[in-house]
Amino acid sequence: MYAITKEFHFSASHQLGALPAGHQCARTHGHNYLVVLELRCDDTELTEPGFVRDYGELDEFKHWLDATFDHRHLNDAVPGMNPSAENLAWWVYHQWVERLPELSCVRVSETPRTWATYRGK
Ligand SMILES: Nc1nc2c(c(=O)[nH]1)N=C([C@H](O)[C@H](O)COP(=O)(O)OP(=O)(O)OP(=O)(O)O)CN2
Ligand SMILES: [Zn+2]
Repeated sequence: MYAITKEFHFSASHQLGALPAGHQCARTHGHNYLVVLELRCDDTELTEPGFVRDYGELDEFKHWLDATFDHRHLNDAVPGMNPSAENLAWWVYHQWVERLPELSCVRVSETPRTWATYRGK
């Protein structure tokens, strides 16, 4: 099994619902988010150059991430979803797994010490 990862970033605001009264994250606030995609393939599935997939082919994801999330309010960017890091990782995975069939995992960081991971396979 091979795995590659590539990191992307965006800045956005959000407000989390369903939290106890007075929770700091119920207020509108912002983060410099990091998003990591992990793509996997079996030992026999590397492409001719020896890639799981060319990192450069992930430029389309970068453009989508910027257009969808960068300098936006995440509650508006994905209506109906409470924009926790976990929910964002799940949502991004399901938006992209058809276009990137090797996609195995999406990780989202809101702060230098926190990561949420959604593993699809
Ligand atoms: N499991 C999750 N917990 C929290 C999430 C989340 O998405 N998933 N999100 C938040 C807030 O949006 C924000 O990320 C605050 O994180 P937190 O680490 O609690 O805040 P601080 O940076 O202020 O941490 P300190 O350790 O107090 O410095 C909250 N929880
Ligand atoms: Zn937050």
